[in-house]
Amino acid sequence: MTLGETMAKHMLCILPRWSARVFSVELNGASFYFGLSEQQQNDCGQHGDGVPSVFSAVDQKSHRFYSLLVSSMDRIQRARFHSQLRDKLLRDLPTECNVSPMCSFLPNVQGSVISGYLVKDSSERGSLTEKLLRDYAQHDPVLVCSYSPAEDSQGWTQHLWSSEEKEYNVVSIEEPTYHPSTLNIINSDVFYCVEEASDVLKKCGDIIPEASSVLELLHRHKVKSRDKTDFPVIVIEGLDATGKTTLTESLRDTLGATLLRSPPHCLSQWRARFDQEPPLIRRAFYALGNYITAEQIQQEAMKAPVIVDRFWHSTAAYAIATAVSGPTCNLPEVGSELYVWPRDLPQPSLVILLSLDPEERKRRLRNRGQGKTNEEQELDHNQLFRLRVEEAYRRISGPACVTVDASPSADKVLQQVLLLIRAKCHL
Ligand SMILES: Nc1ncnc2c1ncn2[C@@H]1O[C@H](COP(=O)(O)OP(=O)(O)OP(=O)(O)O)[C@@H](O)[C@H]1O
Ligand SMILES: Nc1nc2c(ncn2[C@H]2C[C@H](O)[C@@H](COP(=O)(O)OP(=O)(O)O)O2)c(=O)[nH]1
Repeated sequence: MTLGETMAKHMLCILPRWSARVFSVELNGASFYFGLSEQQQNDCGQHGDGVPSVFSAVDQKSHRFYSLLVSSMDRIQRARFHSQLRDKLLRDLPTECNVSPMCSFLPNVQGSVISGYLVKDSSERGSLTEKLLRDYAQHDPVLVCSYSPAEDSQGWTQHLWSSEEKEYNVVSIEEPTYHPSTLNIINSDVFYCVEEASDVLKKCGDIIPEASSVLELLHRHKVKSRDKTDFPVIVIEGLDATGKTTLTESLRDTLGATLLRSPPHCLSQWRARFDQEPPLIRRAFYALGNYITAEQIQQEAMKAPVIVDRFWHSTAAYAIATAVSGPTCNLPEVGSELYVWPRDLPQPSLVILLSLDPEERKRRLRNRGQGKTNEEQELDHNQLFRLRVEEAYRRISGPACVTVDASPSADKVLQQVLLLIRAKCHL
């Protein structure tokens, strides 16, 4: 029995423990799976909060209800619900329960992913688990969970259940061209135009008051022209502690340049607030930061060369590397549209990517003694994530990064970068 079948078997034996029946619903050709308890099957109708309660899933009506469930929550609600649900499950379920992310998807169809969780209950208190999940189902949308193989399993199989027989047959599908985690990136993890990112923050106004302040600042810093600037714009990219701050400040002094950064200083007061939000909202915040920085670049590059500490490469690389799980082979392939610079964001003259041996980077982080962002902590203990970030940086086009070894002394790195700037930007 493949890992997939083992998991599905577990799923079956778990789901009926809290749900009398397991259903698959065909929605736009994708198979979505969920289980409902006897009581839940009788519950229908809308909650006061506009979120449909869990419903019976045996007749045609439920299919409409199910699709209503998916569409009734706008993506802001769904993103926040999804990030809060995991914490609630981990808080309230018996400790023996394992909660792992699961998703349903239309193979190779952008935007088709529905994220949910698989609850594996190995406790002897199935009734407690069942009661908790029923309670959730009364107040929150049903836990959507389907089966997709763990990262290291061989092959992709989806299991179709027929609720009557409670049997399942393995329906093998050819391995999707795109890893499901790459299907929801466009304008959800990475934003390719200012309107899409603004739209997310506009919808957050009632739950995140700071969103209106960010939009107000964006309005005041609209990128006016796409004309070529009189002076070059050089972006310095790289993981934390690769030496960006040291290098950008030396370049500013050596070239008499203006030093900018993204997110811009005017957003610093709200950054920690948005870092707490789910990826959809957080990435929209960073995306808008790039557009505000872009307007400042346009202004300053009419007067002097401009050095920028992080810009769109950081935003896209961290977002893609966070959205995609597993090894770098799961990343969108080289040349994918996901790596293409936004058409409405002015491009810099040169992007330098500082690369550094992981151990040296950790040494510099330690010596610096500053705290680390969650992502940097993730980079530390999750080598796969670090490799995905570094590879995503390298795959971004328009302009592509020029990699510079940041291990020599600060002065040698500066000299190396000055040579590159003079060659590429004729400074
Ligand atoms: N070329 C270098 N050789 C040795 N040490 C360096 C070099 N460049 C920077 N450092 C030291 O490494 C530490 C991190 O440098 P710096 O703060 O410039 O990195 P950074 O990329 O800006 O980090 P962050 O992105 O977190 O701000 C600092 O203590 C700095 O003095
Ligand atoms: N600047 C920037 N940082 C981002 C973005 N998306 C994620 N991050 C993460 C990467 C790092 O962990 C951290 C960078 O914070 P920062 O203060 O810009 O880094 P630093 O260069 O000052 O160390 O935030 C992003 O879009 N821009």
